[in-house]
Amino acid sequence: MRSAYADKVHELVSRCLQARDLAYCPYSRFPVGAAILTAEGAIITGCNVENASYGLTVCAERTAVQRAVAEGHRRFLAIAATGRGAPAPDIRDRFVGPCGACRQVLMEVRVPRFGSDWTVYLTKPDGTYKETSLSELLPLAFSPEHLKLN
Ligand SMILES: O=c1ccn([C@H]2C[C@H](O)[C@@H](CO)O2)c(=O)[nH]1
Repeated sequence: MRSAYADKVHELVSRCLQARDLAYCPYSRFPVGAAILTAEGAIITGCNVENASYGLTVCAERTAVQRAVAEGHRRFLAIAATGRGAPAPDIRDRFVGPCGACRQVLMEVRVPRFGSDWTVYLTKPDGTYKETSLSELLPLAFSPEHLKLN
């Protein structure tokens, strides 16, 4: 746990659990909540928002990222995310991780020279969490740096 905001982790985790209760998921009935901690100490939340045209569904993590950027935030430290919990104990210890698309979107708004990596708190419905990082979840990632010209 990073000491710089250790006192904020509990709040971050509980805010992602609260955000999950706002999910609009009539098709999957799989609510997901996310909460982002900015460098300034703000917490921005998101939930999954589904659509009758299924592919238009937006995940909780991406909802939170879009919202944070739209509200003027640019420096991010950590994200906590929670789902309903995986049904079987052998599925990732019941921790639900961000989908691949969300991992790529998190990569986009990673801040080089400022933390440089996201801390990710995979959160169970009971509030217990496991700390990981975006670099662990998305190794050898494609990133904006690859588009830079020499
Ligand atoms: O990382 C993820 C994975 C899935 N979902 C949502 C999308 C859909 O509404 C539901 C089932 O896939 O869960 C998220 O919000 N985040």
